[in-house]
Amino acid sequence: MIEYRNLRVALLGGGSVGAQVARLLLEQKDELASRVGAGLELIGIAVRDVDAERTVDLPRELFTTDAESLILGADVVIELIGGIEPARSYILLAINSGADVVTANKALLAAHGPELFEAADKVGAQLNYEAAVAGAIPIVRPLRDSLAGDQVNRILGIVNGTTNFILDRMDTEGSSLEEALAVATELGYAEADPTADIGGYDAAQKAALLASLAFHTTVPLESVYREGITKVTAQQIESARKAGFVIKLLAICERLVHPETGVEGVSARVYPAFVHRSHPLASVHGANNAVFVEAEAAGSLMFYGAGAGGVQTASAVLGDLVSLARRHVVGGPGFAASNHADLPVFEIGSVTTRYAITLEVTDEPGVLATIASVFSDHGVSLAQVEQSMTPASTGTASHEAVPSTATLVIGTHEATEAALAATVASLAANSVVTNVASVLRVEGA
Ligand SMILES: NC(=O)C1=CN([C@@H]2O[C@H](COP(=O)(O)OP(=O)(O)OC[C@H]3O[C@@H](n4cnc5c(N)ncnc54)[C@H](O)[C@@H]3O)[C@@H](O)[C@H]2O)C=CC1
Ligand SMILES: N[C@@H](CC=O)C(=O)O
Ligand code: NA
Repeated sequence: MIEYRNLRVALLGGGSVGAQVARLLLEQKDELASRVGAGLELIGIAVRDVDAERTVDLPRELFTTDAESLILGADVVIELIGGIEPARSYILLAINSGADVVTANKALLAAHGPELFEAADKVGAQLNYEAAVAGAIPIVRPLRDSLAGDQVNRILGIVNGTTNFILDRMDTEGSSLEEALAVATELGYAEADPTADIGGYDAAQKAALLASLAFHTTVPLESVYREGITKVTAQQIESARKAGFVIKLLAICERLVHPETGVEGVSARVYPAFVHRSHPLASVHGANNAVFVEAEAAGSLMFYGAGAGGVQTASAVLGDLVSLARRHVVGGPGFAASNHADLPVFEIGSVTTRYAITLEVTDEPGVLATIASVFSDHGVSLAQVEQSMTPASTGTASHEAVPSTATLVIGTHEATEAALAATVASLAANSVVTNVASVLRVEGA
């Protein structure tokens, strides 16, 4: 087997996202090396202040204020500084010195994407940016790769975690915008200047990136219509609630035919809007995001998950890193199938889940206690019991009375399939049980 040399990874920024990327790179070193086919060696973390207090404990010797030297010694540069400069110059330096780049910087890409992509194309460098839109949710690469053969007609989504967190708190807890923003900032969701979030600028940057990717055209940031949430009042939220709606900051990108000229084009816009409580977007709480994509052949697709947060966003950054590192190592895409973990695959008997069991039982005193003891004998605990009567039948040709039966629907707590199977066998053999009508697993909670 060919041994590839370690790839030198330079990290620019050690804040909410950067610190988590560094931690995971160090903690998951061996696993990541197996996925890439070469080690990923974190050679340094460029920050503004090496002595700043950090939420993650990282080796102090990794920190430097000399970003340029770090970049020049790297095979891959991860930019997690944010903002336009010096991030733009650092990325250009990385590309022009032969490194591949991962960034989460939507502000930069929305303003200078064409320049950076062109610079990368020119030298054959890779520039990945999954974390720049909707945090941990895979949406950039699905649009860029998976949907590359389809025609996307519309994107509708919540793409800013901070404002969703704020609107949700205003709706569910009656918080003020300021109080909720302070919490979002504390949790690492907000941008360094949170005006970017509450003013809708961050969502507009993401809309520009999504529309450009989806429609294969350059959608300049200036052409994205933008309204933030600063004018959303508690009273508007209250009236929305009374009418059966919630207010969400939406990003909408769509193909349109101009109503006057008939010319085909696209639109990208961001504004707070009423969303009916029955719509799936109304159930997107906290800093989560959700993006609906409507494509010609695929139909409607939904992407949902954490839109902000250091560790969640770090997942998208590492995904980009592994993907480009693999290409860097072997000059091709990742593994079509990956089997280095070589894990045992367990039989269903070892699986733990919850169950709903419907029993028909004789309707006589003490039945419930008998049934409950069968469960407890097998270590399966009951969460819920519902009972309904089955009307007594008026019997046989000889007019004998047939005892009435009761139907019990029993919900269990978590139990292994093996314990459940043994319980069901005992129930079936018990004289008070006339029929085990059904056994279904309870999932999804
Ligand atoms: N926090 C989040 O939930 C998400 C953030 N992002 C993006 O990720 C990037 C990083 O965000 P955060 O980690 O939240 O930011 P942050 O403000 O927590 O961290 C920024 C880091 O960059 C360093 N830095 C700033 N200017 C520097 C300079 N001139 N030279 C060297 N280092 C410098 C700081 O020392 C700090 O370590 C931004 O582009 C942001 O938009 C993307 C998705 C989610
Ligand atoms: N501030 C952003 C971070 C992720 O992009 C947000 O709240 O969505
Ligand atoms: Na993403």
